[in-house]
Amino acid sequence: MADPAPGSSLVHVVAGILRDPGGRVLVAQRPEGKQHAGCWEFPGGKVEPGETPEAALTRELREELGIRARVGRRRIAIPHAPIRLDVREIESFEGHPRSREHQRLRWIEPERVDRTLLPLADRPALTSLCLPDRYMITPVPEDGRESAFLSTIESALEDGIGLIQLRLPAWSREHVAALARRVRDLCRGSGARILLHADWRLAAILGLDGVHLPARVARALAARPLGHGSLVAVSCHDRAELRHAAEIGADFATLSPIEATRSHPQANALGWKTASAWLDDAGLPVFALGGLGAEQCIRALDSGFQGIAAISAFWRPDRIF
Ligand SMILES: Nc1nc2c([nH]c(=O)n2[C@H]2C[C@H](O)[C@@H](COP(=O)(O)OP(=O)(O)OP(=O)(O)O)O2)c(=O)[nH]1
Ligand SMILES: [Mg+2]
Repeated sequence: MADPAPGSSLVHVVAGILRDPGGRVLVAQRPEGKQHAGCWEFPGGKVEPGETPEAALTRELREELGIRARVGRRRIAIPHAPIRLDVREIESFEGHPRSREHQRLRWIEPERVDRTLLPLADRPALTSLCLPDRYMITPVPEDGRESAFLSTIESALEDGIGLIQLRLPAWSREHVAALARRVRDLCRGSGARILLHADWRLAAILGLDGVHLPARVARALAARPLGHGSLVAVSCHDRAELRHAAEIGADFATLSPIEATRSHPQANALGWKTASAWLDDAGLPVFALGGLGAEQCIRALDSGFQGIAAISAFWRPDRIF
């Protein structure tokens, strides 16, 4: 049986991400007398009956900021009763945003926003703004090939990869720790973030940026195992796993396999349509994973994903300069 339309009983609220040329985003402080007064939010408001979300957001941005905005793709949708927050990229706008409803406005780098000043519904949207659209997962190096492995990591960092999962599932803890330290030092040098597969305790001991939990590990947890100073990601394969990832407060998820993949030939591909429908009520940023090439990133973004996660699309050991 088909799932009911996600969020159908929730009030549909649209909010816009406006950016300045320096990559800062616009946040507004909700004025006295309104719900969540004092909280910082992304400008927007409720969709009126009969209005499309795009028309509603264009109207709200005209009323609240006096600008003419072109509404772009959805970045993330977050069901958070009684609302469903539908966060859209603003492709461009005319006019200079100014406060028309007594709200304070501020342009700020997403990384500098204090998440505790945002309403709960906005926090996954902030996380999404702080994550890149490419997530590289490492293959397991063959014995004695660690230096070639580290050079490939360096090439990926030069290519602008900013988020990496070190995945060494069958290795001993000591062996993982030794390689993880070296990968960590490379990542630190270029400002990229490194997550360790499964072992969050070791990730914390080594000062890595967080952990990526396999589905079976996440299933056994009732809350995220690391604080908000670290990233917690979860591998998901269906709607129930996505829901659980959001419930334990994970920062983001991967959803796989989107397409048929050689590495997991036994798994049935979800397909873009099904996967993208699940994002309507996922409530956290989700990377598309499984059988994807780097050129499918645009399709992933247009389908509501954070971007794509992959091994082979980003791992280029034989790169010739
Ligand atoms: N605009 C906006 N509203 C948000 C965000 N996060 C969040 O929880 N909300 C909540 C606050 C409100 O309960 C609801 C949207 O209300 P709103 O006051 O902006 O609606 P509106 O512009 O249509 O104004 P109003 O006429 O109802 O006062 O969604 C956000 O980032 N932007
Ligand atoms: Mg509003």
